[in-house]
Amino acid sequence: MKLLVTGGAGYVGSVCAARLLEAGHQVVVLDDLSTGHADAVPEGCRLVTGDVAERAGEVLAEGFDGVLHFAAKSLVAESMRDPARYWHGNVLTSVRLLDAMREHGVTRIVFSSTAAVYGQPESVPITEEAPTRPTNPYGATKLAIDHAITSYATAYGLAATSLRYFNVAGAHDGLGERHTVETHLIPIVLEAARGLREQVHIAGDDWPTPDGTCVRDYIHVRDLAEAHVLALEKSLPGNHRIYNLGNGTGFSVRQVIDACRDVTGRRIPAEVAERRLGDPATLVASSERAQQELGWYPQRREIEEIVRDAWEFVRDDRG
Ligand SMILES: NC(=O)c1ccc[n+]([C@@H]2O[C@H](COP(=O)([O-])OP(=O)(O)OC[C@H]3O[C@@H](n4cnc5c(N)ncnc54)[C@H](O)[C@@H]3O)[C@@H](O)[C@H]2O)c1
Ligand SMILES: O=c1ccn([C@@H]2O[C@H](COP(=O)(O)OP(=O)(O)O[C@H]3O[C@H](CO)[C@H](O)[C@H](O)[C@H]3O)[C@@H](O)[C@H]2O)c(=O)[nH]1
Repeated sequence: MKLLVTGGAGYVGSVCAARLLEAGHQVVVLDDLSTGHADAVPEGCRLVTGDVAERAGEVLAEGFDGVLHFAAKSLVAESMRDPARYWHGNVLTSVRLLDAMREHGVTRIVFSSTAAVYGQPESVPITEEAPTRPTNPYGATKLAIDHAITSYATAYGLAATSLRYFNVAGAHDGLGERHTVETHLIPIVLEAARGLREQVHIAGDDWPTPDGTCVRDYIHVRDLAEAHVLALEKSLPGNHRIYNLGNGTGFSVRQVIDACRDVTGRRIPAEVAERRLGDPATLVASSERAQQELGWYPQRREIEEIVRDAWEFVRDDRG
């Protein structure tokens, strides 16, 4: 297939673009490089530098079989301070993309949704039937896009899939996480391991969890890429399918820090700090639907393996 990958210069998009090439697809990346890096675009992909909202129509006019839509603003705290940036950058941009797809007869889409659409869960593991009550504008904009995709799929025959990622981590084949503003736990802990931060701040140790620190479901970015290939191949016209993607196993903040100490052999100072506003205590995915319908099984489930790959990526000072 000839595929457009929006956000393919970013963390998840670049790893997925590489996997799509490997699967024999032809890939064009559209990215404005706002948080991505031109050198992350895998060799063999053509990079078009620009905003999806402005350039998607002109690019799709070339003729494409499908779109994988990763491009987004995705900082929770920033979305609380500046929601307009998220309603414009995520929702309006995505609606423009959907319209451009309609105009140019592109019928397949795989969209990067998020666990943030669920907000505080009533129970874990979280299934796709769980109530969607996002607690921040980032999650709300992703949910709005999911709704837009459902109605476009039903009315205009799109073959659509939303993949709701839990905590993406790890690296693959020289592609990994290198955000200028880093909020994610594993890269932050590895910065401390490299001496780039004095210590890790543990966001609260009085949560209702076994060791008092928050529990999350870390999913290896390469396993995530595999799900995109399957979703693309198995999508059906007129259908919008939604899948949660996680390991199904939770690790606490302390367990992650310990894994980083084991893998790096470094001391990594950590101190308990305030809780982070809006954090749920525990987020763990049920990925049963993805397993049954896509035949997707995460292969890299050990936290040590996920951390080892992330460490290998940042150790060479690429971060
Ligand atoms: N990383 C995670 O843990 C996680 C979890 C859940 C969902 N997601 C979603 O996955 C997707 C990818 O996340 P990531 O961590 O790789 O982020 P990222 O910031 O590394 O990648 C996003 C890419 O999109 C580009 N971009 C942003 N807005 C654009 C626009 N309007 N036009 C063109 N390019 C634009 C950026 O330059 C960047 O290269 C996002 O949609 C995010 O919301 C990520
Ligand atoms: O310096 C830090 C950074 C994080 N944490 C903790 O580590 C856990 C993981 O935090 P991340 O920021 O890595 O990830 P989140 O679980 O907050 O975020 C993820 O889940 C969100 C939904 O809640 C969104 O989907 C978001 O895109 C996705 O990365 C949280 O308990 C957080 O409080 C710390 O203790 N110290």
